[in-house]
Amino acid sequence: MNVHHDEFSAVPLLDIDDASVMRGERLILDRFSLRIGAGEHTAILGANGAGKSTLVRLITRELYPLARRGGQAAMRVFGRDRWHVSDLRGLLGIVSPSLQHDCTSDATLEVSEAVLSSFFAAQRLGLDHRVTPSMRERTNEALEQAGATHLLGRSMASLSTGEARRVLIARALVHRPRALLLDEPCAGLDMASRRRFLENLRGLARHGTTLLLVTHHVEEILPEIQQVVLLRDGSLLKQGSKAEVLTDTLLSATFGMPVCVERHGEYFSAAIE
Ligand SMILES: Nc1ncnc2c1ncn2[C@@H]1O[C@H](COP(=O)(O)OP(=O)(O)OP(=O)(O)O)[C@@H](O)[C@H]1O
Repeated sequence: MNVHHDEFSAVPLLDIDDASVMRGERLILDRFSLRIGAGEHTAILGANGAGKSTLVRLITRELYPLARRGGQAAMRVFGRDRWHVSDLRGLLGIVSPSLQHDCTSDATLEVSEAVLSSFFAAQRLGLDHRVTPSMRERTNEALEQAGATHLLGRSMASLSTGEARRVLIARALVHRPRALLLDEPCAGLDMASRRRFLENLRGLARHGTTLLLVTHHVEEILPEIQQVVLLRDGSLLKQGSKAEVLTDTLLSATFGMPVCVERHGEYFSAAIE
């Protein structure tokens, strides 16, 4: 199947309708609904154990919702309930801690190979993978977009957390996806690296890549992100604009402690009272 990106420009990025997801013996998402429209940069915020990773895995098709009575699809990504995972990756790039772990634990994996192998939905290049000049061009372009050109030639295992994260963003960007799903993208970054990284993401957002940012931290909600979703105990606590959602009351309910939210220019912060 060829995926033509224009076909997906107007359909909702995500439409989850009454989905329930089990992990092991436990029901983690219980009749969960969430709709994210086309082009809506969104932060998904929740405490440890709120169900963020479960939601990410539902979106990336590593987990499936329980079958519903009547058999109707409980979730659609870009308007479809069925996807070949490799086609979906072309529209929705993923950057996750597990991908970073896999790429950085391979001692001989070099930066350009980590990006190029994405064209073959592989983790490294194999003998049967034919790399074309246009793939190399796209790789260089994506590394530049992600601010990672200077890392070419290095092994993934030798990179700092922040450097490796940039290469993984490039790996997701080679497909020129409509959207990026970023699961805890700032984990392990110091505050200056975090700000530089976030500014880089802002550039991507301004150039038309929709960002779905999953995080514990209010500080990571970029100015371009206008919509926030709060998760608590596997349920959607609130979805709305930053003004509606980033309040002391709602964040206290999200984290189960009295939290005070402050605005700093275009960014926010939160602290326990
Ligand atoms: N394989 C599993 N079997 C049983 N329960 C699980 C499994 N994986 C996760 N859970 C439970 O599901 C709930 C949600 O976990 P999830 O990892 O989605 O939360 P999270 O919001 O991503 O948390 P964190 O911020 O700590 O990563 C937690 O209570 C967790 O213990």
